Amino acid sequence: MIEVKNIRKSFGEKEILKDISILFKRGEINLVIGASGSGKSVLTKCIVGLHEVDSGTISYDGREFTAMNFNQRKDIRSEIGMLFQGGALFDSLTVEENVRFPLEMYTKQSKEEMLDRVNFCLKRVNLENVNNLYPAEISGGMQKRVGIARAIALNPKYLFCDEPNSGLDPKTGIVIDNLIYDLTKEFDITTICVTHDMNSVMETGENIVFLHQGQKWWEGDKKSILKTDDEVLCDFVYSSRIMKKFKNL
Ligand SMILES: Nc1ncnc2c1ncn2[C@@H]1O[C@H](COP(=O)(O)OP(=O)(O)OP(=O)(O)O)[C@@H](O)[C@H]1O
Repeated sequence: MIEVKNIRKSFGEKEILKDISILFKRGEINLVIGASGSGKSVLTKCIVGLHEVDSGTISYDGREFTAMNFNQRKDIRSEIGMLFQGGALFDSLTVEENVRFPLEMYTKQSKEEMLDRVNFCLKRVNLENVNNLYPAEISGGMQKRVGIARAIALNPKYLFCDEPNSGLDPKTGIVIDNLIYDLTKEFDITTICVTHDMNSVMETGENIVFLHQGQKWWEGDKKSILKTDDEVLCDFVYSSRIMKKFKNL
């Protein structure tokens, strides 16, 4: 689990994160939702240490990350898998080389061990016989799967996903959501997903945190989000006309 306690973050005079406390549970998908500019990216960047917080603490299974120096943080970083928006694969590397990349960075495994692990991860995301293809030669959905295979290559305890469905059709998006869900359960990962996508919320929303103007405005699960009377949250959830009609049925 990852525990964020009373964190604050400002850029200049502007306070972006306003006293946020959240418990991200292990073995569950924890969704962070909110309108553009609400502070989702700044929050996740603080959690992984790309931004320093001004105050408050962040702990990974009881290990206080905010109190650690750069070297101490390396151990925790090696336990984190990241799935970036758009996949962020290296275009000049093959699928196999992309998935092998973190193994080369962080382990001393032999070539054979790395190949075994790469093949295991690719198989786990239902990709076979694509090792030697380049990202440009596979579909967007397949690229996401390669991104997921790379994110789980080091057997992470923590998985961060930034808009995992962006650029995918709704059906492929749900396949990706379900894959992340299954991996979270199978390997008991603390998964944090930043998303705008209400399909994802309804598919995998076990723990949902809604940020509004830098504050934790609401938290709950997918059942309670549909029943909420909170005006700000309703405005986000039922932002499209069709969703508004659905709410009024
Ligand atoms: N490095 C930075 N320096 C100054 N201001 C920043 C910086 N990064 C983010 N901000 C500001 O922080 C606020 C929150 O931005 P953030 O990127 O966290 O929003 P978000 O909720 O992730 O939005 P989106 O859904 O559009 O990605 C915005 O007003 C943004 O301009």
